Amino acid sequence: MEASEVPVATVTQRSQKSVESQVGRIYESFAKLPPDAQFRMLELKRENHIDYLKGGLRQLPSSFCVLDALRPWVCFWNLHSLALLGESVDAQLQNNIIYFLSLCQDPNGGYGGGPGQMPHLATTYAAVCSLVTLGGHKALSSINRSEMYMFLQQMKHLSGGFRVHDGGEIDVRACYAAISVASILNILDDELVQNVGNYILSCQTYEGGISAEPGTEAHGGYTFCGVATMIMINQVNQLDLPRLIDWLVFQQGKECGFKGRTNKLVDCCYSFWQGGTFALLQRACSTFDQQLVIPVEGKSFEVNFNDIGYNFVKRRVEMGPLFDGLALQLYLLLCSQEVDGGLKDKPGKSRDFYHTCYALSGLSVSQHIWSDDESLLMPRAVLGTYSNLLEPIHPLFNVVLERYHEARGFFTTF
Ligand SMILES: CC(C)=CCC/C(C)=C/CC/C(C)=C/COP(=O)(O)OP(=O)(O)O
Ligand SMILES: [Zn+2]
Repeated sequence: MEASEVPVATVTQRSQKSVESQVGRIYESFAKLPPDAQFRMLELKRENHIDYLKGGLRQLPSSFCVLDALRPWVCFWNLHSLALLGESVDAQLQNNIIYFLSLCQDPNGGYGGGPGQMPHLATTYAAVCSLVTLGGHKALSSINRSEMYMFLQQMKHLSGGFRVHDGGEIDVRACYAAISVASILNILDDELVQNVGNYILSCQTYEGGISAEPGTEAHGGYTFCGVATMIMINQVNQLDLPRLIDWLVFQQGKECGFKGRTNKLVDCCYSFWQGGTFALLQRACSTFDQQLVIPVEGKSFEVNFNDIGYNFVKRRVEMGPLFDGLALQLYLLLCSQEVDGGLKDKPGKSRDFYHTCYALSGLSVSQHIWSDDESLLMPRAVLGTYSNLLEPIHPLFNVVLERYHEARGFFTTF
């Protein structure tokens, strides 16, 4: 081989090596510590996270002006993280948030990224989930459901998908936001559901994961959105689930955390986008009694859907459970956690509210066993001290389970 033909590592390969060695060093030094020091390192620094999150709901420095179109998201990331930690906010702050979100609500339905901004489906999802997380009559009754329905109808596109905003792009995230909001608010009907399943199916790629829109690359965020939407409209078994699960299991790498797509880097937010998809599938599979015919090496055999969570994937990839929940917790606690509060994408990055929210959501998912029968929902395995255990979520909406039930009760009564 000529010198000029020697393969050169790509930028991504070099970044991957660097992340692997940083994470590897963290695990190696942890392994050398005595057991009591290891135990301390694995502690979730609850109080520091709570201080960090509450601070973000009160006053943000001027550098946060870049989040000006995402302000309901800041409410959701922080309120949901606090709820996962079993912490609530005082009455004055609750009132301020309800008032602020009412300013973001468009008179014709939906929520914009800030007062007076055009309504957008993503900020609508964030605002509704913030109000569900706050709970109580004042928060829940502040949502204008009849105008919301009109807004969702206006965002519906002939393809079956939804636009994120008037004149905006059509994608799987918009479908999820529309269907999940309609489902929580109890305004989901056949008109909103029409053809959305076909739109999502058109986004499942050759790899098995789901992409943002037809013809693009499978990605964890969109896979979560696509699977959750298909479950909410009772069409999840139309997806190629064996291929989807294959793709999903290979997104957890030697760094112990998940990546969002093939050949990209580990990032703690995928603990929820990918980990939450496993929870969705396990939960959905526990409700199916039909048989699924799966071709393996040219032969077909019947597998009970209930087996998908454990036996089917174990047979195919010999990994045991669908993903390694303890390894994921190790990544989150040792590589993502800032001891002063907040969680970050990966070592070398800074903490932020988005990553704190999705790292904690993923931590909760990996600590629990998923079943449609909520009496069977229980802690599965908690790494470190038992005080690390977080509240369980409803994996379809990513809101704390008990808050979801309160809202569901409210919107079926009023
Ligand atoms: C409800 C709602 C609106 C949900 C959105 C779900 C969603 C699409 C999440 C993914 C967001 C994300 C971190 C993209 C990063 O892509 P990247 O290309 O920067 O990162 P990568 O290299 O890790 O792929
Ligand atoms: Zn991320």
